[in-house]
Amino acid sequence: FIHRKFKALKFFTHGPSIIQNAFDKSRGQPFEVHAVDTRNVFISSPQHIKELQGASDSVLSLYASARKIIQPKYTMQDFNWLDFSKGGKQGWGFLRAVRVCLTDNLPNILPTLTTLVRAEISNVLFKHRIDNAGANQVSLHALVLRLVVVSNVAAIFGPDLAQNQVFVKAAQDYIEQTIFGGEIIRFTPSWLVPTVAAIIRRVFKAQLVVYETLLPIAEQRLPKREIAAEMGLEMPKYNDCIQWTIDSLPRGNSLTPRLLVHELMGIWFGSVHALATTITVAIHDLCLHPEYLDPIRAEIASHYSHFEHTAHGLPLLDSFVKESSRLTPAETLSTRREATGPFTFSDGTRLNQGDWAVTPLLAINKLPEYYPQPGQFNGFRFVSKEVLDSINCSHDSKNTAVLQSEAQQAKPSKLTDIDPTWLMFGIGKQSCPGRFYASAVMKVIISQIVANYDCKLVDPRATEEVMWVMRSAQVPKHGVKVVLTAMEE
Ligand code: HEM
Repeated sequence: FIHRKFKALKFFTHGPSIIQNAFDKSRGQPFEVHAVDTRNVFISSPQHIKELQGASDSVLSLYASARKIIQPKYTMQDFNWLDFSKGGKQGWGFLRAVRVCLTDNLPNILPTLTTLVRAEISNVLFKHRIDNAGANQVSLHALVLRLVVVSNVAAIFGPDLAQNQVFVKAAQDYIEQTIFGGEIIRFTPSWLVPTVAAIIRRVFKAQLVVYETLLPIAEQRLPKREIAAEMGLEMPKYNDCIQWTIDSLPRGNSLTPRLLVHELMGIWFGSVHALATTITVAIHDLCLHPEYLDPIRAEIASHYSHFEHTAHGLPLLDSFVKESSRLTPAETLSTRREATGPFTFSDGTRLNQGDWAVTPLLAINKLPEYYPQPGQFNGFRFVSKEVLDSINCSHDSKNTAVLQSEAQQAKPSKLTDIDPTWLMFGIGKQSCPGRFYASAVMKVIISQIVANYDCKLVDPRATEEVMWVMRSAQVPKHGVKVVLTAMEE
């Protein structure tokens, strides 16, 4: 018993290596890994993944596992996720807002995000130099996190709130406080939870700032929808997820302003960290593999404008980010589903109530049958042959030839494509609805850094060495610094 408890505690700091070792031993068969409060049953074969995908949320529940991570009762003012697990109508609005409206509106918002990101990079570098007596080394992850937070505030809550510094800071702190608060609750014995939760609520104030800023906006916009519908009037147009969530509600839906704000806080919670980690890791990898810079810069110079107005294109950058996150993903497991009762896969693998069915994302990403030369970083492995043949590293034909001879995938693919071999964004009907936005924002932020700055790591080290681990997640260390030098126009 003590040995098992010790191993479960070790998962907190060594999750990725524990999963990889267990995967290697299991040779493709299901295996279990215990965390402090969960038994994780890992499945990886296409057949098992199909069965997981086919199970309804009332049997294998994404929301139940999300509840365990976030502990919304204590960290989100008792946000009632139960309605979602019953397929309730509240969740419908926000999923459509993110999956359909945000994706469809990318061509409208990407030019604004480009301007915002470019200005924010200059602001951060300027402020950093003033605060640090001219020092020009900045934390890469802190810079990227800031750019992601500002972009996401604009896309989810509207560009006006992206200018509200108190709100932007609270929105960022809210996520960290929720993760931290959730972890404290998960480690607390159940009889002590109410006391600890009361302390957490008193100390972690960011959720209140976010909630109290958003509530008046929801109170103002929700009734307008009803009035406009009754009178046959056109609604004022806002390009943000607040409005799209309202617009996506079925007629007569009685969503209250309070619930609307909670749904928005739910979207917000999932929108920042994986995105910031993916971008940080990609820029880190670009610094370590400068041979890719020339063709990526050339692609940005000739195709960014098309991308910005269509949200499509930049295949070289897309492939580079995909390769970077294949080898160093923000999360090393995917598709968390909590069993709401006993569940048995077709081969007899059994979950008890409360167990999680999960997939070993990173271990799958390193399978040689899915990825030729899986340990090698081949930045352009996912592009089509035509795109690969078109690259041209100016002044360095040898580099062009080397990049063109790298091992390729049998079929080209995009970062946002989903199948049992690529689970970064989950799979099936509950796959990430924000992935098209996420992929576009990655391209905005990386392009604005790479095209306008020369970026050098102060202490170049392998990417996996500059990550710290929390359970199965990998987070870039804040101490990793870069020097950004503006390039001549
Ligand atoms: C690199 C960035 C991101 C990664 C790796 C990621 C990954 C994921 C994964 C793995 C899931 C669960 C799918 C499953 O278990 O099958 C998920 C769900 C979700 N993601 Fe993302 N995500 C990212 C960015 C975003 C962004 C930017 C947004 C919002 C704009 C977002 C909104 C959501 C939402 C709302 C869900 C829940 C879906 C549901 O309720 O069915 N994600 N994401």
